[in-house]
Amino acid sequence: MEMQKFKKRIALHFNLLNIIGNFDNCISLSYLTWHFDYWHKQNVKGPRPQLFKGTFPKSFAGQCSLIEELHEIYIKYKTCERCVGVFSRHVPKLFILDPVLAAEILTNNFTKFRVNESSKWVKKLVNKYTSSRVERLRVCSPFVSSGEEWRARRSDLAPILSINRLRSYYESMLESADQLVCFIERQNCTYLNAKELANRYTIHVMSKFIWGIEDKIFENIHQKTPLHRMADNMLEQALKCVSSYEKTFSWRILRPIRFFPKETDVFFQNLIKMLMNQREESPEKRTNDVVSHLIAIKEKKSLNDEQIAGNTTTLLIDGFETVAVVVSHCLLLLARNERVQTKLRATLNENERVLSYDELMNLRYLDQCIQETLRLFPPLTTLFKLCVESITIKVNESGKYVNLKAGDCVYISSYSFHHDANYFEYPENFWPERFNEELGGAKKFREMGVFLPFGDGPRMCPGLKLALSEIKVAIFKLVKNFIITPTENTRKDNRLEINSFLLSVKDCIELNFHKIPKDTQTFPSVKSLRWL
Ligand code: HEM
Repeated sequence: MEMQKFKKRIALHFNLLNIIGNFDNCISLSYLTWHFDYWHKQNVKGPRPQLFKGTFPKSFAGQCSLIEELHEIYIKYKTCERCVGVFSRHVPKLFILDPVLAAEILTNNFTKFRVNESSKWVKKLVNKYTSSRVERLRVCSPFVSSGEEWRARRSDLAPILSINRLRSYYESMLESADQLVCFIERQNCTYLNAKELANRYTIHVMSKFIWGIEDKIFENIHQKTPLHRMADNMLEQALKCVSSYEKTFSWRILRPIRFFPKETDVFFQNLIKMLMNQREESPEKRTNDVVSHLIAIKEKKSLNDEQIAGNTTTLLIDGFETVAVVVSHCLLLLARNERVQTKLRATLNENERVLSYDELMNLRYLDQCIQETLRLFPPLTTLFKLCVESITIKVNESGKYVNLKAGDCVYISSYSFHHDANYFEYPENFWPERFNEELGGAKKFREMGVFLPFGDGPRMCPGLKLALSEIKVAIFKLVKNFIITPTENTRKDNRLEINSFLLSVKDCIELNFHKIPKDTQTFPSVKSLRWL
């Protein structure tokens, strides 16, 4: 009897699942039929969408990354169209191909595109569903906020990321890079994973910068500190959340995924509570870190503890992986390119004395190498902007227009502009000299709207100077101390990782670091290397 009851229950359960499944498919199918002629009806060209796969069948099937497929569309249409209609599964998006139009969206028409698409899905996780799913810390990031909230969060960050503050942290960054150098020397390995090394360095820098904590990240290569683990967990979860957003409509409603795991929210809130108590009890422990600054402005800006913790996680999540990705790609490109590495080392050794912050920031060839890395591998490849007020956009030169309505989403792919041979000769080559001051430098490409590693307009990355400072300090120290070469496993091409939150070359970046002994450092002078 009991068994029969059990079987009935199971059957009912499966029927329900089937109904939900069919319901899900019906909703998805109706969605497809509603939307597939969305752009066509408005005179906008674009690739034909496929059921469930939208206009990205190859990345749907795991054959390549979304950005590679988006770039194929860019190359196919860019000569005739200023924008094309694409479909992320069933959702229509307008893909901008003309840099002038992209610049208008990011700057002149910013008020009409002032919201990032990501704010839409973070809101979904905050509102209606069960209170246990409510995310508290992620909503404090300007990246996902809008309106007055966005303005307030950005203005909290501005003094934290000011140039004077960065100057005062220069010594501390140099010290982190020195520890990285010692860490590499201590490893008796023939090769090391550059990405893993860069992650340790950026977490070390950021933990001092944000919380005033000297993290023991360089003690053991086989172990992660709690901060390191939390940062990794946040990124892993963020990737899951982003991919879940692309899933079917009802799946998203039934199983919304948090952007940050709950345990990391709890960890960082407890950390802030502990530091605040410590500093209240012994004011002499107040240092120049971000937490001290936030405590100082707490009353004036009416910040609650959650917003303070939120600001600190924003800095960590936006600041550590992005910078680590650039440092590791720069090392990869230098390892593959002996000419550039030798020339860079020679320019770094022109000065015997210790360089000041401003001198290091103004080293031209170092800057060119980093700009060229950001061009080839911009960590955030695509900007996703939501249209919030209707606007008419010229589609092509034959006089066709499209009316965008509030809620329409546009894609701007900095990756595609960066890899377009019309703007960057031999775009797949690593050639830092293209950013020579005499040729107009990075400014020329930024003004053309084709160089956007940090975005553009009022939402442009506020961490730009911090990022460049961290990257320059790390590359400076590593290139001065090591000759960096590829191993037999190092990728020779720039094939991209499919499932990565930020743009990354496929597989790990395995490199050899050969220590340059201090007493035998006989570098050729830059003048003798003019042929380079
Ligand atoms: C090489 C490293 C970095 C790159 C390539 C980068 C790139 C970007 C890009 C492309 C955006 C979007 C801009 C837009 O929507 O127009 C952005 C936004 C942002 N970045 Fe960065 N970033 C980097 C490092 C940092 C660092 C170190 C921080 C802070 C510690 C930071 C904090 C932010 C914040 C808070 C936003 C949101 C700004 C807003 O929506 O108003 N980033 N970043």
